[in-house]
Amino acid sequence: MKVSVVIPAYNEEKTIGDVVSSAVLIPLVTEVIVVDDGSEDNTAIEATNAGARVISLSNNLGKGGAMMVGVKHSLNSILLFLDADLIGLTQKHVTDLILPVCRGAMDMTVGVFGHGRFATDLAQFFAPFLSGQRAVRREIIEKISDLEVTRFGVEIALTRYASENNLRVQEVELKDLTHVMKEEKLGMVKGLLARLKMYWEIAQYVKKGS
Ligand SMILES: O=c1ccn([C@@H]2O[C@H](COP(=O)(O)OP(=O)(O)O)[C@@H](O)[C@H]2O)c(=O)[nH]1
Ligand SMILES: O=C(O)[C@@H](COP(=O)(O)O)O[C@H]1O[C@H](CO)[C@@H](O)[C@H](O)[C@H]1O
Repeated sequence: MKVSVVIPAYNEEKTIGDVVSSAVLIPLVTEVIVVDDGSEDNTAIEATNAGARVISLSNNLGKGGAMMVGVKHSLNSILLFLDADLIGLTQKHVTDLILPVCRGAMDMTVGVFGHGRFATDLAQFFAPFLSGQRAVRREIIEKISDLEVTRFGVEIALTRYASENNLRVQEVELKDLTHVMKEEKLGMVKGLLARLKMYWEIAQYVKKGS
Protein backbone atom coordinates (compact mmCIF):
# COMPACT_ATOMS: atom_id res chain seq x y z
CA MET A 1 0.00 0.00 0.00
CA LYS A 2 1.72 3.17 -1.19
CA VAL A 3 0.80 6.69 -0.16
CA SER A 4 0.53 9.95 -2.11
CA VAL A 5 0.92 13.05 0.04
CA VAL A 6 -1.10 16.05 -1.16
CA ILE A 7 -0.36 19.49 0.29
CA PRO A 8 -2.45 22.53 -0.72
CA ALA A 9 -0.37 25.65 -0.26
CA TYR A 10 -1.12 29.34 -0.52
CA ASN A 11 1.76 31.69 0.32
CA GLU A 12 3.55 29.25 2.62
CA GLU A 13 7.21 29.81 1.63
CA LYS A 14 8.37 29.88 5.27
CA THR A 15 7.06 26.44 6.25
CA ILE A 16 6.44 24.34 3.13
CA GLY A 17 10.06 23.14 2.88
CA ASP A 18 10.06 21.53 6.33
CA VAL A 19 6.66 19.90 5.78
CA VAL A 20 7.78 18.37 2.48
CA SER A 21 11.12 17.27 3.97
CA SER A 22 9.42 15.18 6.67
CA ALA A 23 7.03 13.55 4.21
CA VAL A 24 9.53 12.57 1.50
CA LEU A 25 11.56 10.47 3.95
CA ILE A 26 8.81 7.94 4.64
CA PRO A 27 9.30 4.67 2.68
CA LEU A 28 5.54 4.15 2.14
CA VAL A 29 5.27 7.63 0.61
CA THR A 30 6.19 7.45 -3.06
CA GLU A 31 5.12 10.96 -4.05
CA VAL A 32 4.67 14.33 -2.37
CA ILE A 33 2.53 16.71 -4.41
CA VAL A 34 2.31 20.37 -3.49
CA VAL A 35 -0.48 22.26 -5.17
CA ASP A 36 0.55 25.89 -5.21
CA ASP A 37 -2.83 27.61 -5.09
CA GLY A 38 -1.90 30.83 -6.89
CA SER A 39 0.73 31.96 -4.36
CA GLU A 40 2.50 35.29 -4.77
CA ASP A 41 5.59 34.17 -2.83
CA ASN A 42 8.28 31.46 -3.28
CA THR A 43 6.11 28.53 -2.16
CA ALA A 44 6.69 26.63 -5.42
CA ILE A 45 10.49 27.06 -5.34
CA GLU A 46 10.78 26.04 -1.68
CA ALA A 47 8.57 22.98 -2.23
CA THR A 48 10.54 21.90 -5.29
CA ASN A 49 13.86 22.32 -3.46
CA ALA A 50 12.59 20.10 -0.64
CA GLY A 51 11.72 17.31 -3.07
CA ALA A 52 8.04 17.80 -3.91
CA ARG A 53 6.37 17.64 -7.28
CA VAL A 54 4.72 21.03 -7.62
CA ILE A 55 1.56 21.82 -9.54
CA SER A 56 1.21 25.57 -9.89
CA LEU A 57 -2.27 27.03 -10.32
CA SER A 58 -2.54 30.43 -11.95
CA ASN A 59 -5.73 31.26 -10.02
CA ASN A 60 -6.55 30.65 -6.37
CA LEU A 61 -9.10 27.81 -6.16
CA GLY A 62 -9.36 27.69 -2.39
CA LYS A 63 -8.26 24.81 -0.18
CA GLY A 64 -10.74 22.16 -1.41
CA GLY A 65 -10.03 23.01 -5.04
CA ALA A 66 -6.28 22.78 -4.57
CA MET A 67 -6.61 19.45 -2.74
CA MET A 68 -8.67 17.95 -5.55
CA VAL A 69 -6.19 19.05 -8.21
CA GLY A 70 -3.55 17.18 -6.18
CA VAL A 71 -5.78 14.11 -5.94
CA LYS A 72 -6.32 14.09 -9.71
CA HIS A 73 -2.56 14.17 -10.31
CA SER A 74 -1.74 11.49 -7.71
CA LEU A 75 -1.20 7.78 -8.32
CA ASN A 76 -1.61 5.84 -5.10
CA SER A 77 -4.63 4.26 -3.44
CA ILE A 78 -3.98 6.00 -0.13
CA LEU A 79 -3.86 9.77 0.23
CA LEU A 80 -2.41 11.82 3.04
CA PHE A 81 -3.46 15.47 3.18
CA LEU A 82 -1.23 17.85 5.11
CA ASP A 83 -1.38 21.59 5.60
CA ALA A 84 1.62 23.55 4.37
CA ASP A 85 1.93 25.72 7.48
CA LEU A 86 2.75 23.01 10.02
CA ILE A 87 5.59 23.57 12.47
CA GLY A 88 7.27 20.54 13.99
CA LEU A 89 6.06 17.80 11.62
CA THR A 90 8.10 14.63 12.15
CA GLN A 91 8.35 11.30 10.38
CA LYS A 92 6.51 9.77 13.34
CA HIS A 93 3.53 12.06 12.80
CA VAL A 94 3.36 11.03 9.15
CA THR A 95 3.73 7.35 9.95
CA ASP A 96 1.13 7.46 12.73
CA LEU A 97 -1.36 9.06 10.33
CA ILE A 98 -0.89 6.63 7.43
CA LEU A 99 -0.35 3.24 9.10
CA PRO A 100 -3.94 2.57 10.29
CA VAL A 101 -5.21 3.21 6.74
CA CYS A 102 -2.36 1.33 5.05
CA ARG A 103 -3.05 -1.68 7.27
CA GLY A 104 -6.75 -1.57 6.38
CA ALA A 105 -7.79 -1.06 10.01
CA MET A 106 -9.26 2.41 9.33
CA ASP A 107 -10.89 4.22 6.42
CA MET A 108 -9.66 7.62 7.58
CA THR A 109 -7.39 9.08 10.23
CA VAL A 110 -7.65 12.63 11.52
CA GLY A 111 -4.63 14.23 13.15
CA VAL A 112 -5.19 16.32 16.26
CA PHE A 113 -2.52 18.56 17.77
CA GLY A 114 -1.48 17.82 21.35
CA HIS A 115 1.15 19.46 23.59
CA GLY A 116 1.92 21.89 20.76
CA ARG A 117 0.83 25.44 21.50
CA PHE A 118 -2.05 26.36 23.77
CA ALA A 119 -4.08 28.25 21.12
CA THR A 120 -3.80 25.68 18.36
CA ASP A 121 -4.23 22.72 20.75
CA LEU A 122 -7.37 24.35 22.12
CA ALA A 123 -8.84 24.96 18.65
CA GLN A 124 -8.33 21.32 17.70
CA PHE A 125 -9.59 20.08 21.07
CA PHE A 126 -12.93 21.77 20.42
CA ALA A 127 -13.03 21.21 16.65
CA PRO A 128 -10.95 18.14 15.71
CA PHE A 129 -13.28 17.68 12.72
CA LEU A 130 -11.68 20.77 11.10
CA SER A 131 -8.20 19.28 11.04
CA GLY A 132 -6.38 19.35 7.70
CA GLN A 133 -4.17 16.37 8.58
CA ARG A 134 -5.92 13.27 7.24
CA ALA A 135 -5.10 9.96 5.63
CA VAL A 136 -7.89 8.42 3.61
CA ARG A 137 -8.49 5.80 0.96
CA ARG A 138 -8.69 7.31 -2.54
CA GLU A 139 -11.94 5.49 -3.38
CA ILE A 140 -13.65 7.38 -0.56
CA ILE A 141 -12.51 10.78 -1.80
CA GLU A 142 -13.69 9.88 -5.31
CA LYS A 143 -17.19 9.15 -4.01
CA ILE A 144 -17.70 12.61 -2.47
CA SER A 145 -19.14 15.08 -4.95
CA ASP A 146 -18.16 18.73 -5.38
CA LEU A 147 -15.17 18.74 -3.01
CA GLU A 148 -13.40 21.07 -5.44
CA VAL A 149 -15.79 23.95 -4.66
CA THR A 150 -15.82 23.64 -0.89
CA ARG A 151 -12.85 25.95 -0.15
CA PHE A 152 -12.47 25.80 3.68
CA GLY A 153 -15.61 23.67 3.89
CA VAL A 154 -13.62 20.67 2.68
CA GLU A 155 -13.02 19.22 6.15
CA ILE A 156 -16.70 19.49 7.04
CA ALA A 157 -17.51 17.63 3.82
CA LEU A 158 -15.06 14.83 4.64
CA THR A 159 -16.19 14.56 8.25
CA ARG A 160 -19.85 14.54 7.27
CA TYR A 161 -19.36 11.89 4.59
CA ALA A 162 -17.48 9.69 7.06
CA SER A 163 -20.22 10.00 9.65
CA GLU A 164 -23.12 9.46 7.22
CA ASN A 165 -21.45 6.38 5.77
CA ASN A 166 -20.27 4.87 9.05
CA LEU A 167 -16.65 4.95 8.02
CA ARG A 168 -14.01 3.77 10.46
CA VAL A 169 -12.29 6.98 11.58
CA GLN A 170 -9.47 7.21 14.10
CA GLU A 171 -8.18 10.37 15.72
CA VAL A 172 -4.40 10.37 15.92
CA GLU A 173 -2.65 12.61 18.44
CA LEU A 174 0.13 14.63 16.81
CA LYS A 175 2.33 15.59 19.75
CA ASP A 176 4.30 18.83 19.73
CA LEU A 177 2.84 19.87 16.39
CA THR A 178 1.34 23.27 15.69
CA HIS A 179 0.64 25.55 12.75
CA VAL A 180 1.07 29.21 11.94
CA MET A 181 -2.13 31.02 12.83
CA LYS A 182 -3.73 33.43 10.39
CA GLU A 183 -3.03 36.41 12.63
CA GLU A 184 0.67 35.45 12.68
CA LYS A 185 0.80 35.13 8.90
CA LEU A 186 -1.14 38.24 8.01
CA GLY A 187 -1.11 40.52 11.05
CA MET A 188 -4.00 41.06 13.46
CA VAL A 189 -6.49 42.87 11.22
CA LYS A 190 -5.99 40.94 7.97
CA GLY A 191 -5.65 37.72 9.95
CA LEU A 192 -8.97 38.25 11.73
CA LEU A 193 -10.65 39.08 8.42
CA ALA A 194 -9.20 35.92 6.86
CA ARG A 195 -10.44 33.93 9.88
CA LEU A 196 -13.95 35.38 9.48
CA LYS A 197 -13.89 34.55 5.75
CA MET A 198 -12.84 30.98 6.60
CA TYR A 199 -15.69 30.62 9.12
CA TRP A 200 -18.09 32.00 6.50
CA GLU A 201 -16.89 29.42 3.96
CA ILE A 202 -17.28 26.66 6.55
CA ALA A 203 -20.75 27.95 7.50
CA GLN A 204 -21.86 27.98 3.86
CA TYR A 205 -20.96 24.35 3.60
CA VAL A 206 -22.57 23.40 6.92
CA LYS A 207 -25.78 25.13 5.76
CA LYS A 208 -25.67 23.48 2.34
CA GLY A 209 -25.46 20.01 3.79
CA SER A 210 -28.06 20.37 6.55
O1 LIG B 1 -6.97 29.55 -0.66
C1 LIG B 1 -6.30 28.77 0.01
C2 LIG B 1 -6.22 28.84 1.42
C3 LIG B 1 -5.45 27.93 2.10
N1 LIG B 1 -4.76 26.97 1.43
C4 LIG B 1 -3.92 26.03 2.17
O2 LIG B 1 -4.75 25.25 3.00
C5 LIG B 1 -4.07 24.91 4.20
C6 LIG B 1 -4.85 25.40 5.41
O3 LIG B 1 -5.05 26.80 5.28
P1 LIG B 1 -4.69 27.84 6.41
O4 LIG B 1 -3.34 27.59 6.91
O5 LIG B 1 -5.03 29.22 5.96
O6 LIG B 1 -5.72 27.44 7.43
P2 LIG B 1 -5.48 27.27 8.94
O7 LIG B 1 -4.62 26.06 9.09
O8 LIG B 1 -4.82 28.52 9.35
O9 LIG B 1 -6.87 27.15 9.33
C7 LIG B 1 -2.70 25.58 4.12
O10 LIG B 1 -1.77 24.65 3.65
C8 LIG B 1 -2.93 26.69 3.13
O11 LIG B 1 -1.76 27.11 2.47
C9 LIG B 1 -4.86 26.85 0.05
O12 LIG B 1 -4.25 25.97 -0.54
N2 LIG B 1 -5.64 27.76 -0.62
O1 LIG C 1 -8.12 25.38 13.79
C1 LIG C 1 -8.85 26.22 13.26
O2 LIG C 1 -9.77 26.81 13.84
C2 LIG C 1 -8.60 26.61 11.84
C3 LIG C 1 -7.95 27.98 11.80
O3 LIG C 1 -6.66 27.95 12.23
P1 LIG C 1 -5.74 29.27 12.36
O4 LIG C 1 -6.62 30.44 12.10
O5 LIG C 1 -4.66 29.17 11.36
O6 LIG C 1 -5.22 29.17 13.75
O7 LIG C 1 -7.80 25.64 11.15
C4 LIG C 1 -8.39 24.42 10.78
O8 LIG C 1 -9.58 24.56 10.06
C5 LIG C 1 -9.49 24.77 8.65
C6 LIG C 1 -10.91 24.73 8.08
O9 LIG C 1 -11.52 23.49 8.30
C7 LIG C 1 -8.64 23.67 8.03
O10 LIG C 1 -8.56 23.86 6.63
C8 LIG C 1 -7.26 23.69 8.63
O11 LIG C 1 -6.53 22.62 8.08
C9 LIG C 1 -7.36 23.51 10.12
O12 LIG C 1 -6.08 23.70 10.68
